[in-house]
Amino acid sequence: VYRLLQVGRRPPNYPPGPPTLPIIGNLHQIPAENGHIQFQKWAKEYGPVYSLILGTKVMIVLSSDQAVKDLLDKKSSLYSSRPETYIAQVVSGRHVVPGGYRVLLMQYGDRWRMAHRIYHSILNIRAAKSFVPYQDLENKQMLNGLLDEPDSFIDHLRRYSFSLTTQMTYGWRSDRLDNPKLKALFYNLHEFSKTMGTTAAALLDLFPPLRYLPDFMLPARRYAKQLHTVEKALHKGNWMEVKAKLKNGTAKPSLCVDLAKAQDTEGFSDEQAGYIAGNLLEAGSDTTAAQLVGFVQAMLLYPEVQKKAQEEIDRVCGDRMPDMDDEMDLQYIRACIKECHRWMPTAIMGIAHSVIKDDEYMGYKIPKDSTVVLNVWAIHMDPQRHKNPSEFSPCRYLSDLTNSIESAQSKDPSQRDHFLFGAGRRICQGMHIADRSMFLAVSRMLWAFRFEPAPGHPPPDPAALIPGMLVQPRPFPARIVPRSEKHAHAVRDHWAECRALLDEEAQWREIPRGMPLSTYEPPAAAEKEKM
Ligand code: HEM
Repeated sequence: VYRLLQVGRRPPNYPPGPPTLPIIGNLHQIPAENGHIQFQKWAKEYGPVYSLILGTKVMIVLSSDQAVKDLLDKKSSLYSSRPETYIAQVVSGRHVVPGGYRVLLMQYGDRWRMAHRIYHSILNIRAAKSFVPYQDLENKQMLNGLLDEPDSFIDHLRRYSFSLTTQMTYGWRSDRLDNPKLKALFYNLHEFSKTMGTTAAALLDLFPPLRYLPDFMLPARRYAKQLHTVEKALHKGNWMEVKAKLKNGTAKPSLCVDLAKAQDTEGFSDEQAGYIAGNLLEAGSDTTAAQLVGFVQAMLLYPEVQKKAQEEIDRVCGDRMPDMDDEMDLQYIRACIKECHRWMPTAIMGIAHSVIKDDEYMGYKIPKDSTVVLNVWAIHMDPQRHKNPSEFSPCRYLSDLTNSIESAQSKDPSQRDHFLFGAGRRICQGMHIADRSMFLAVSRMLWAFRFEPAPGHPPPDPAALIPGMLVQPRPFPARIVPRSEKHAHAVRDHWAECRALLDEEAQWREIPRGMPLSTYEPPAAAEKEKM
């Protein structure tokens, strides 16, 4: 009974936090939606490092740039695991693979390192640069879509990032958003996120004895198992299809080329290979699209920013559509992108890390296996870091010439632009790709179109978000019109030129020159032995 009564209590040497109740600790204070607002309030009250006691588990929340640097970056060998999530990892394949198949939620260890190395082969800076022709073509289809169906702008932004990622992952374009394979995959993913977010899932994480209950008493677990079966089949199916094409020599360059090499040398199942590929698709597509929806919202709410941005583009590019070579001459556009990432971050509370050993910080104990949250929103909205933080003001970044990775590596954390991409060893590997996709989209959309609030509708509310681990603005109407007939013609002409490069199935007739066929290096023999 004594031990049970200790559950939910905060030991005195832990970081401070809101008062707890026996057994549940702070569980009753975690809001079901818009958690970032409450987490920001607690940061103001309890400081840069605070703790929440959630039943049997501890959550440490880092709400200052310095704390993120000191722990997630400098002690990354301790802080790069992920918390155990029963529904996402244990139910989804832990009986086969420790920690489950999902790379994004995988615990730190050899299997994660292997996936990380395979991703690196396609996401490193050299490989990333060679994907610009893919980004260019998808971008031009997106601009043409905005011309034809401006009301469906969110769909066009999503297709843009999906199609880029399906090419990088599997080698095929996705020229339509209603591609049934993609629809099934994303339906399943959203259902899974929902199931992960249920109270039943939280209780199973926090009170492990409940896991002994039979399935009929745990409908959330039963449903998660069904979803996992469907998902595994989808991921494996997509992988097997490319694997067969690799064998008969018809596959296009993609992550799967390296994945097949890695499978030969490192020996893992087709299920795991399917997840490594499928997880890249999930990591790379919705995220970029969410940031672009945030950008459109900012343009409706801050017309003076839009005007300034267009003046810069007109000055530098005139009648010609911007391209990647213009990047360093369009500093205001670069600043707009950084400001979008700060002002409307889709990973609004990061993706939780976990610490693998007891540690100490600022005189407090950080216990082993704590969930460690990067409180992105509180840091982005800290008036000490950013004056008038709720205002969208690209001027804050006018003298910041870094790209995302350079900024993330700043020695002085107060100089880091934002924390959208996370920190430490789990930091986003797709930053080089995301930077380019964002630059092409933002500069060209502003070059070609005017963005205005839809007549008869109130301006969108930036606080209205679609909830989840990754948030984005709730859909809002917008009026998107070409800036002139000349701009509209140019958009059509560019897309017509691109279409000539595609076959009747809207796939590339010939792969653009310089695509990375394979850069994967098998691990050194000693390292392999450990695996
Ligand atoms: C603006 C767009 C993007 C955002 C906001 C974003 C955000 C994130 C975040 C927050 C993380 C986890 C960081 C952490 O744990 O501290 C992450 C990891 C990752 N992202 Fe991105 N990402 C974006 C684009 C991309 C793209 C385009 C790709 C690839 C095509 C990609 C691939 C990955 C991968 C492979 C990981 C590592 C997963 C792991 O080690 O657990 N991301 N991203």
